[in-house]
Amino acid sequence: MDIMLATGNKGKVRELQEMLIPVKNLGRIFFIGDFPDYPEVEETGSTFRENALLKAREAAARTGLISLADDSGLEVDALGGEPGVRSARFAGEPKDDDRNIDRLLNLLEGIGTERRGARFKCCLAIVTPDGGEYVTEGVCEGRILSERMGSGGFGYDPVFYLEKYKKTMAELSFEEKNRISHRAGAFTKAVSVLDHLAKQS
Ligand SMILES: O=c1[nH]c(=O)c2ncn([C@@H]3O[C@H](COP(=O)(O)OP(=O)(O)OP(=O)(O)O)[C@@H](O)[C@H]3O)c2[nH]1
Ligand SMILES: [Mg+2]
Repeated sequence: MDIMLATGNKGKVRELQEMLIPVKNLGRIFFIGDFPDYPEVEETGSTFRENALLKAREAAARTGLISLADDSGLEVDALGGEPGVRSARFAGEPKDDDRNIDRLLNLLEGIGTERRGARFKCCLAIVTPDGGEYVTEGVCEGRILSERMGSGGFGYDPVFYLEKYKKTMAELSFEEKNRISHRAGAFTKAVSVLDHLAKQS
């Protein structure tokens, strides 16, 4: 079974590719770069679920392949759940991880440790060319530090601290992040869907 990974985010591509390795009967993985003039899908939904479905539906319609899209982001308690679905563009256009972190740290300046709770959420949508739709979700709880630590991962990883590991997400190894992240949580639930689709194809 071939599959289309419908994301323009290189960090996500690396992580999802790694997670796909153990999936049985997987054929070729296609990427946005394999399709010239692939459009940037406007994320007009108000939830991760809606946006993940928008991206996966567009990919399935364009490529005729079983398509997997990820919509994810960071929810910060002290900001009422922001940046949420706006995580990628929190500091405006063009999207920029470094400026997003600067904006987040500025907004949280002076806020104490106990009020810096946050979580990463990930919605994975799998859409088949004949209209089948499957969505899974993963969550990872943590808190926002007041400075960056570590250089792994992407996005807000350098300021996202995991109490249990006493490390930021950017200080975990690639393998560790891929075992415990919100994306890993959503992906684990999607494996049975992929196995089921592979058997049908
Ligand atoms: O530190 C992080 N570690 C992660 O593991 C992670 N996952 C998501 N995010 C943030 O949320 C945005 C997603 O927005 P998003 O789902 O629209 O993706 P995107 O626009 O980057 O690519 P695409 O998949 O839409 O093409 C990203 O840009 C990041 O800012 C993360 N930050
Ligand atoms: Mg996006």
